[in-house]
Amino acid sequence: MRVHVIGLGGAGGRVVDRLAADHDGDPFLHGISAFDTDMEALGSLQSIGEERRYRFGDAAGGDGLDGDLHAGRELGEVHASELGRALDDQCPSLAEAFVLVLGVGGAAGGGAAPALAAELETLYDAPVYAIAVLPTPAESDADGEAGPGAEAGPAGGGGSGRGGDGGSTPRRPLAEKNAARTLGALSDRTAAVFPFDTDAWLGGGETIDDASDRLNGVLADRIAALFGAGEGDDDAITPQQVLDASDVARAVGDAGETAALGYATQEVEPPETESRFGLGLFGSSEPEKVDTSAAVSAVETVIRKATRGKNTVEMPEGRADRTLLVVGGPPAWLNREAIAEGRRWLAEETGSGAILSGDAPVPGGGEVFALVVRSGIDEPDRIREIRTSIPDRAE
Ligand SMILES: Nc1nc2c(ncn2[C@@H]2O[C@H](COP(=O)(O)OP(=O)(O)OP(=O)(O)O)[C@@H](O)[C@H]2O)c(=O)[nH]1
Repeated sequence: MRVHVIGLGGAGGRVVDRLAADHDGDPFLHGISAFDTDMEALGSLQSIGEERRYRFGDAAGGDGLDGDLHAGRELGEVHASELGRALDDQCPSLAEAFVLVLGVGGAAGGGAAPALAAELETLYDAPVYAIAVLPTPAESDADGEAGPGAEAGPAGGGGSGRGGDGGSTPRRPLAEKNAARTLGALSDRTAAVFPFDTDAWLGGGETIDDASDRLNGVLADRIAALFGAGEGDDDAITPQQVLDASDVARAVGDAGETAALGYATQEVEPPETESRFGLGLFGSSEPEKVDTSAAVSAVETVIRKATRGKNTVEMPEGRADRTLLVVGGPPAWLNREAIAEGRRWLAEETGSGAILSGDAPVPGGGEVFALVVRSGIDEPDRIREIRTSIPDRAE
């Protein structure tokens, strides 16, 4: 499907910058933009062209908002239609969905995203999804696991929003509360929210600053796997089960539910000559170029790892109302029986009444991958922890 991806604030800008570095020119990436109040943060992006970066909110004087979500919300309301217009030169009406990416512990991204989501929903008939990067508990920890490089300001300093010397985690005392408020607002105003549990992805002792390249790479890979699934480069290879925007919309839902993304890859030998019929997909009589048991094993392994391995957010029991499975890779490796079997296994594993699936042939690719999207999941522990950080959301 064709999406317009918008990075808001420091974290959002850096994640979409990584997406541009890895996927610019891919057909699914119909549009890409980075919006921030912070000139320096926008200026440090490397892969998004100048014309796709937009600084808003003159009232912030070109700086970050130091975690002041109240100010962020005000700027978001005032500038929502201006931000909507800043997409116009990339033909937003042709996008089949909008994807907002932001760090919900901050103020610039968290303030603007709900208002922009509402604006886009009014202007276009396409769903708006949010990728919500969660803060780590250490960022707002009063005891300050932040370390010596942390800044004392309310949000760990504007700028890039990250630590200074020493690569320490910045102190953002309001990060949890900001996250609770912004997650609530996004759930009200978007079709679905995909939280990314930063803390769960950090190694022991690692800070966001140390790990941001890797974290942003993980996010970019998953965004590309989900939205790129139905948009191959080579139209000579047609997937057996084409995945389109309405399949994703059906699987993910439209009521602001929480959704999780699991993803796994396995390197495989590309078949010597790529057959356009693929081994399992069409039951071709072409000579087999891939050992069937190796193909079955690769498909089974990636589906299990994408399901039971580390997801963007851990969910209790792994159950979901709806599940979407995408299996991709060189066509000869996409064994049809193994995919059908994986789908049955996944239905039992998640208890989902509805499992949608699609395949994503990648001619000449060097890996098989599986993406598992679960929506309508039980509330993840980390989300409950964040929600209960403000009394009015504690139930
Ligand atoms: N994955 C990832 N998370 C980040 C990165 N930088 C910051 N974060 C997280 O995102 C949160 C918000 O930071 P920013 O996006 O810089 O904040 P902002 O929206 O620009 O808002 P202000 O700095 O308050 O103006 C932080 O609390 C971190 O949890 C990054 O490069 N990658």
